[in-house]
Parts: sequence; structure tokens; C-alpha cells
Amino acid sequence: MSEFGQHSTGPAPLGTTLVVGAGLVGTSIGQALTAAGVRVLLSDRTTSHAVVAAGLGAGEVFDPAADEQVDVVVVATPPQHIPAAVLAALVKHPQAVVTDVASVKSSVLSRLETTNEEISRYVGSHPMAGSQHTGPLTASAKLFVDRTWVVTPHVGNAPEHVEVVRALARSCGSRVVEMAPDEHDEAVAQVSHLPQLMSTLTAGNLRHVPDGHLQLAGQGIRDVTRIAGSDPGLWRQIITANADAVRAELHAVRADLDELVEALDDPDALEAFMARGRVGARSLPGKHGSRPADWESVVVEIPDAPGALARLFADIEAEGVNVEDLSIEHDASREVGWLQVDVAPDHAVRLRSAMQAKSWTLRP
Ligand SMILES: NC(=O)c1ccc[n+]([C@@H]2O[C@H](COP(=O)([O-])OP(=O)(O)OC[C@H]3O[C@@H](n4cnc5c(N)ncnc54)[C@H](O)[C@@H]3O)[C@@H](O)[C@H]2O)c1
Ligand SMILES: O=C(O)C(=O)C[C@]1(C(=O)O)C=C[C@@H](O)C=C1
Repeated sequence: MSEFGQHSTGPAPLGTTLVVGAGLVGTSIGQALTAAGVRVLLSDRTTSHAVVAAGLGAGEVFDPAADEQVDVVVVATPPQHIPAAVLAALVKHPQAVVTDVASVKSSVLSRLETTNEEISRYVGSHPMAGSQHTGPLTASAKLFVDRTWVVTPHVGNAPEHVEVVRALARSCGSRVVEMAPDEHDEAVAQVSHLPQLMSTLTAGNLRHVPDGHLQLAGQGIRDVTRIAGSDPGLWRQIITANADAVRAELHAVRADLDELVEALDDPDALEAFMARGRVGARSLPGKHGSRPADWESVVVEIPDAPGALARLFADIEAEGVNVEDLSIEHDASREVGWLQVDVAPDHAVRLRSAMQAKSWTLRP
């Protein structure tokens, strides 16, 4: 686990933490905090979600009648309900530091500020991890491990309140980044909201593609369209709350698209365009902030058979090679998968020969 993880240097312990909204994100936070030894209470306007989350090890169902002191509240509802839920939490839990996990930050803060309520105990935040799924059944205690969690304080916050939210993020295994709410919104328009829309555009375009052609779909389009499966109702709220920043990104993409259409008749320009994409992909930081370009991939064929993956991991471990990242691709026609193991470049040659010596098939 990372130096930021819950099992490492030991973040400051959190007090009793109430999660409001026990869906994908709320339940995952509940599970991570519970695993880190924090007492977690769960509430959801759909009571069965809180009950399911509790059954999945995310904490206990909150009983408002118990009148228990709550030290931290995490509001994990869809964005449109967040300001009201934050205000309600500030009133009901006068000792608590209240945070939220909404994918947009400025609009939530502005809504809270216009109420003229006392919001000094509210510190916004946003874990940069999730999935295309919703609901407690899709949660995972490991969702936030080694991922960035943005904390977006406002001028009224005391440092100790900000520290509580930083400790919350670290307790879930995340790496904390602090940013002003408007800068956060500009950044997520670039690295989250635009990518979501590009995935949606690509997947939406499949409506023109006949079934016979869809059969040819390989891993490439699956990689690009995974997040197009996200909840349209949730994304409607996210994008409309960050429309100005997203609009600027879309205008830039429109200019690039025009350039690309022109480049179709100019191979040099086309290659330069493709090279720009590769540079962009390599600019993304990987685990612990390192760049994927720092690693080398070893791709191993694994039979779709019980125990094959465990055997492969045991063989890698026996070699003493540290695995930096992993991904798996399923072969469309054969009962095999391809496991991509990313390792430090000076370990790659050794790992390849060790795998071959143990009769694993490698992709060149
Ligand atoms: N899905 C992601 O990838 C992701 C990642 C990071 C942050 N977020 C943010 O997390 C929040 C939750 O997203 P999610 O993906 O977990 O959605 P979700 O639909 O899985 O969960 C939302 C939960 O909130 C409950 N809820 C709705 N209104 C409520 C209210 N007024 N009071 C109490 N409970 C209420 C719902 O019943 C549901 O259980 C959103 O604000 C989203 O922007 C999402
Ligand atoms: O589906 C995923 O893999 C995500 O991590 C989703 C993702 C993202 O764009 O990074 C989407 C929106 C959230 O606000 C945070 C995370």
C-alpha cells in the first residue's frame, strides 16, 4: 500500500463519521473508513441503500433518535442535493466538520454562501475515483487507494477543519491535493468532464453502426467507451454545474476536429496530430504521481482457468519484481486473457525471461 494509505504512516484518527448518501461513493468511503477502524454511520433517503451498505461492511445504519455525537459528516448525494444536505448536517451536528464529495465545487460553495448560514465547518472535497456504476452494490473499499482526493477549502475554514478532511481522504488511502474550488472546476473540466463527453460522443455514434459491424469491436473501443455507461441523470447535474469550463474545452476540441479533418489529406500533419495524442497520454501521472512512461509492460497470456491468475502472481512474486500497475484484456475468440504487468524498466528483461522459463506465453 502507498505511503498515503490507511495501513502505512497512520493518519490522524477520525471521530464518528456520518455518510449521507450510501451509493457508490458513500458506501465505498464507509467501507474504507470502517476498514481503517473509524466508526461509520450511514444514512440515505432510500433507506434500503443504507441497509445494503451496512451489510457490505460500510458501517451502521444511522439512527437519528439515538442522539449520538457525530464528528465528521460526508455528504455523498448527487450534486443537486448537496447544498441542502450540507446545511442540514451543519445544523443537526453542531460539533461536526462537514464535507461533500461532489464532482463540482464552486457551484456548491456559491449556493451555500448565498444562504447566509454559518459555513465555516464546511470544507469541500472530491475524490478522483469512481466508476460508471451507481448504488451501494457497486462499492469497493479500495476505490480510493492511491487515487487523488482534492480538498477545496474556502476562506472561512479553520486549518484544523481542513486537516480533518485531509485525514478523511488519507484514511481512505488517497493522495491529498489542495486546490481552490474554481481551479478544481477548471481542472476537472479538462481531465474528467471533457473525457466523459468524448466517451459519450464515441459511444453515441455507435447508434449509426449496424450490428454486423459492431461484432468487430475490439478492446480499443471498449477502453474508450467504458465511462459512456455512466448515469445520464448524475452527469446532467455535473456538466450543467460546470458548463462554462466545459464549454471552453469543447470549443478547443471543435478547433482540433476541424484541424483533423484537414489533416486527412496531409500525412505529415496527420502524424503530427497522432503524436500530439501520444504526448498527452504520456503526460498523465500514474501511481504515486509517477508517469506510466517510467514503466515497461510485460504482457502475459493467462488461460481462463481456475488458479491461473494466482499461479502467475506467485511466479512474479518469486522473481521479486514490484508490480506498478496491472490491466487485463480478454481475448474475443479464445478462452484466454492478456495480463499487462507494468514494472520498472530495469526489471522488465528479467521478468520476461523468468516468465518464459516458467512456460508462460508472452506477447512480443
Ligand atoms: N460516480 C463517480 O464516479 C463519482 C466519483 C467521485 C465523486 N462523485 C460524486 O459523488 C456523489 C455521489 O455519486 P455516486 O456515484 O455515489 O451516486 P449514487 O447514485 O451511487 O449514490 C447517491 C446516493 O445518494 C442518495 N441520495 C440522493 N439524494 C439524497 C438525499 N437528499 N439525502 C440522502 N441521500 C440521498 C441516493 O439514494 C443514492 O444512494 C455525486 O455528488 C458525484 O458527483 C461521483
Ligand atoms: O469511472 C472512473 O473511472 C472515474 O474515476 C470517474 C471520475 C473521473 O473522471 O475520474 C468521474 C467523475 C468523478 O467526479 C470522479 C471520477
